[in-house]
Amino acid sequence: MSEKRDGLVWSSGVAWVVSTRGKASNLYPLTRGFAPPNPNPQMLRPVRPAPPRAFLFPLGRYAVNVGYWKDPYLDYFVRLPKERKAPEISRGYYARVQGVGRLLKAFLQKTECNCQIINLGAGMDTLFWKLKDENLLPIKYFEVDFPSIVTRKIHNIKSKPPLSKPIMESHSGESLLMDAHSLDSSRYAIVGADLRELPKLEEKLKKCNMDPDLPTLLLAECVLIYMTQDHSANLLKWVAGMFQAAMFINYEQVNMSDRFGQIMVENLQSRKCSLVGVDDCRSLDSQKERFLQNGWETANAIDMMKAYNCLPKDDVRRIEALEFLDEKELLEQLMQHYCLCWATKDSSNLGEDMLWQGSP
Ligand SMILES: C[S@@+](CC[C@H](N)C(=O)[O-])C[C@H]1O[C@@H](n2cnc3c(N)ncnc32)[C@H](O)[C@@H]1O
Repeated sequence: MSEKRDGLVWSSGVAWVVSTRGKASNLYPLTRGFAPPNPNPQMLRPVRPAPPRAFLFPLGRYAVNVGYWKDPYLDYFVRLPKERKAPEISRGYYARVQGVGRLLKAFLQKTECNCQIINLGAGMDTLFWKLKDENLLPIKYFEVDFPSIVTRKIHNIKSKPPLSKPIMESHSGESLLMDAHSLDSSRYAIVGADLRELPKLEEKLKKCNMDPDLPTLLLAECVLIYMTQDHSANLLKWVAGMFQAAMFINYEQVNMSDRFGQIMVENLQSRKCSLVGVDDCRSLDSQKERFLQNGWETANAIDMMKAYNCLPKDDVRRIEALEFLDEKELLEQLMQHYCLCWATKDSSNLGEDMLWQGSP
């Protein structure tokens, strides 16, 4: 890790932004493992996102180990990174997990869990298992990702009883359906599909009993930026047209046209890895606008600094005591480049209650 100027380096399969405003050790994860070290141009083509291994990296595994939040399942999907992560990074993950969790729980409460959740580009996400433990499972929980990722996830599920048992326990009726690229049980389904190929995606989800009449929560965390504006617009339009009542939570980069954001983008481009959806990540307004232009009735967006400042003070005090952070400014800079955006359809039933509670 020799670069000390503003720039980007590869380490542990993650692109990191180096800022001269802090110490050389203050590195920001640009994405959650979009590309491997020594990137192979074949893997970094803008149209096809990176191969499975590249996406499996951090997922906040280090932060969980230090105690920022609990996730007993992450261990079964992601190995603990060998090197220490900067506290800014762990606090960023914490803000994201808490922020998304807060919106998600508001939706589950509002619908009394009579709903479905579709996690788009879910990767190795463990939300299904955590909701089961909290007795908050929706009627059905779906995950979608590329077939290669799904195959890997299914392998983990099959080979690790703490992952397979909750699926079996929540399953009723006929035998559970499973092949290399999909698994379909009563409460959990994982589908190998490309989010840019909507007719096939729809067919596969319907085969797993996706119900257009149920209130539906769509979740996309660090996913849309890897799709062109047209592809993500089509996806948002498809969702808005498919479900009577829906909420979409999107977590990803924002403020990508300021200096810091541009450095992130330029450095990736110089390595032939373009974030093809970055134009929608220009600002909070551009994040909201794409929902409003594609069939959604309400859209809200906040940067992660705002989200962090709205989290319960006692828990924030707890996590801030876990690791010493000497430069708050660096944390703010990082948090201002990620956002939470949520949009609703059928706002008479869902919308206004989903406002960010506790906004200053
Ligand atoms: C950076 S990872 C985020 C994973 C997960 N959402 C999380 O936050 O841990 C992006 C994920 O989106 C998936 N993805 C990107 N484009 C996709 C597409 N067109 N179709 C299906 N999955 C896609 C990738 O395979 C990857 O698992």
